[in-house]
Amino acid sequence: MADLASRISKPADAPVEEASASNHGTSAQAAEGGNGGLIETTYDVEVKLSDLQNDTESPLYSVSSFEELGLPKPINDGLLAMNFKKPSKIQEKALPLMISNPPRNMIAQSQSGTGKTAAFVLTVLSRVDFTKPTQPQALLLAPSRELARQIQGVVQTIGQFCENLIVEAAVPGAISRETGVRASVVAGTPGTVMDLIRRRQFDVTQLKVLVIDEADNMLDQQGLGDQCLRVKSLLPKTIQILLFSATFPDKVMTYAQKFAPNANEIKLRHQELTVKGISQMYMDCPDESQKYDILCKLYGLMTIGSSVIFVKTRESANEIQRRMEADGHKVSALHGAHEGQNRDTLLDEFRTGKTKVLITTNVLARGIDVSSVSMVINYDIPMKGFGDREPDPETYLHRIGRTGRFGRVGVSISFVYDRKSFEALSQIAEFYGIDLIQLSPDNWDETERKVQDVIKSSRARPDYAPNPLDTSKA
Ligand SMILES: Nc1ncnc2c1ncn2[C@@H]1O[C@H](COP(=O)(O)OP(=O)(O)OP(=O)(O)O)[C@@H](O)[C@H]1O
Repeated sequence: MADLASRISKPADAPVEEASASNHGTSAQAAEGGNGGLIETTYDVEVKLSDLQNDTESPLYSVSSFEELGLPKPINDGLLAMNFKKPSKIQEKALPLMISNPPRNMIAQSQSGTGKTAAFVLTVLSRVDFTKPTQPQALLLAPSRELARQIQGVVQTIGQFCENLIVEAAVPGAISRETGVRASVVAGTPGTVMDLIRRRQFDVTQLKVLVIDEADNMLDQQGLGDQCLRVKSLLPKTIQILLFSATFPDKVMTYAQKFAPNANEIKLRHQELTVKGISQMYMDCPDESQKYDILCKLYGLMTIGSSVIFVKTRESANEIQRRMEADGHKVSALHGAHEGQNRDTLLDEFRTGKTKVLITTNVLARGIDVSSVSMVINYDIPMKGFGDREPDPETYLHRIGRTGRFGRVGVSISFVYDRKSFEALSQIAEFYGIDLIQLSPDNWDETERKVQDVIKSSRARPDYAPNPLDTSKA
């Protein structure tokens, strides 16, 4: 099996730092020996967000300040209140192009957790006429209820000093049937937005900006592509279209260019896509039946902040929840079978740190921003195609991107147990040019050390560059 996977055949004792080569020495070791005695000291080297933002290699790097970008004062005040000191690379590069006139379309790619949301939210706010607070002027589409609500929250927070700003979420159950949409900014899912337009509860005639977040997923013909196309066909022809994602596979890019004609483009090569702060590991499980015990052992051994466990199906999410609870672990499961309000409560509890372990499916793989997440588990390797024949590198990247947000560090652990899962993970590693660190279920001391080395670091803690959108006390 090893020859199949040069990328994931690292010796078991490879140091953790190798996976996060430019972790800037978050943890360093000094060893001294004498008469066979080995004294080992571990110390933390503090890496601040400002250091990362001055590192030309970092996606958080920028030369300018938000003030220099020429945004209206109330918007700048919102950024100040959020403690956003400097823009990230994508914010610095994309914003001037998006806010200039005449408006031009944009296709923008940047690594997970690098501030794409603020980039498009700032553009939206700069285009809204606040004298017409109930007239819809900007529509932001996202693939899940949770992401649409999160975007609604970001618009509200950044726009807190914009007088008369009204933002609504167009997700099932949120818009009153009597009044319809009465907001200048609407963040929603394509199905609900389509229903509202059809029922004439959403006046789209004055919309100026259409944002599609997670655009590769949203435009994919296998997914939400048809719905987005239908929504777009009902909007003003002159609307400015902004497409954002961390991933844009070639075939979707071609389609995106048709969807957003003459767009400015900011693209990355797939080797540039991984986030350096995420230490990517894999657990070599002897067989499928032992995956569950290994999962419990991981949680039994370590103190982990918040973590997300990704599984393939709703049924396995429920099953793992049931078993973990029976074994004394406090966990929750969130997936598409739950009713909307219940999903909102479950995610809110996770955000505030009331629950620390969230078992979920791909429904939460994209966009969800909870800064206290220090570990992501791929209990099942993400697969795509008929009969799950091929690995799904995009979903892998989005899933692990739930940790390591905006300069923080985190760990991802992918479970492999047979030839198929092993090969799939090797192909994903090959695609991104990453070296995965092997964890062995036969050496728990070492597993614990490798994982804890990362998640005990200051950059994994929730108080590292606190995120004002999080109310987590974790
Ligand atoms: N300029 C900034 N300074 C400090 N923090 C920032 C800045 N811009 C964004 N952030 C914070 O960074 C975190 C990640 O941002 P965001 O959710 O927009 O990432 P993203 O690029 O959309 O990621 P994903 O690809 O996973 O959707 C958020 O908590 C946000 O508040």
